[in-house]
Amino acid sequence: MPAERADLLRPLRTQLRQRRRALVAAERIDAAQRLARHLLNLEFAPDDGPVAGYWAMDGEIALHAWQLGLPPGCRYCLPVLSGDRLVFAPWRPGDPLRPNRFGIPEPVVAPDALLEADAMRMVVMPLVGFDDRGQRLGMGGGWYDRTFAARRGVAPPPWLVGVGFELQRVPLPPPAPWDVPLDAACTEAGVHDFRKVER
Ligand SMILES: Nc1nc2c(c(=O)[nH]1)N(C=O)[C@@H](CNc1ccc(C(=O)N[C@@H](CCC(=O)O)C(=O)O)cc1)CN2
Ligand SMILES: Nc1ncnc2c1ncn2[C@@H]1O[C@H](COP(=O)(O)OP(=O)(O)OP(=O)(O)O)[C@@H](O)[C@H]1O
Repeated sequence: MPAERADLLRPLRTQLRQRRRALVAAERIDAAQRLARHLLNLEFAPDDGPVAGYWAMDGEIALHAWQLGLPPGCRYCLPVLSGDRLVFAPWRPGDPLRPNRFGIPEPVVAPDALLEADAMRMVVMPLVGFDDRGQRLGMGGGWYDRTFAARRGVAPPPWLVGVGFELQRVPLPPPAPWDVPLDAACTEAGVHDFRKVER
């Protein structure tokens, strides 16, 4: 009997999360700065409008260098858990934060300040792993897949860009029906453009 997909992915997630946590400070700082350059130079990087990042945890590559380098017309947002999906809240350094149920900081904002997923111009998503065809492996909660289900087989915006360290690029088993493919992945090593891949 073939192993369940979940049984294959569980040890892979564990291994990839260990790999990203094992990087030392100097490597992370350098990688985050290189990543920012690649993100800011993307062909489809927006000049204005809301863009989504995340609050790095568990060894995830940091986004502060990207956030600081964004064009003045762009509004940096962080994900906020809402039911079984993510919505997004504009956030600047110094604005209040509160931990969500996973212990990840979320902006404290009035409900009318929250932005829906389809309002984002570009979304930078944390990767546990990714492959050469633009398939993404996340923490396993399905949050990004549920939130951006409307992008399956549908053109951007929002542009979906996965980010991580190059050591997170690995072969992945075939995608699940709900997996939302990436338009690109960026790492310290450069851009992996998936816009033309066959899938
Ligand atoms: N920085 C960051 N923010 C993010 C995500 C992410 O992967 N990284 N998410 C991406 O989806 C969403 C939150 N989803 C998450 C899903 C699982 C876990 C997690 O830590 N799971 C633990 C078990 C924790 C628990 O149940 O309390 C684990 O698997 O070890 C965290 C966030 C939105 N915000
Ligand atoms: N569009 C969807 N409709 C219903 N369930 C979904 C959908 N997308 C994801 N899921 C659920 O989410 C669970 C986790 O999916 P998956 O293993 O692909 O997570 P992931 O993409 O790695 O995690 P994340 O998006 O949180 O980073 C799946 O078991 C599935 O039941």
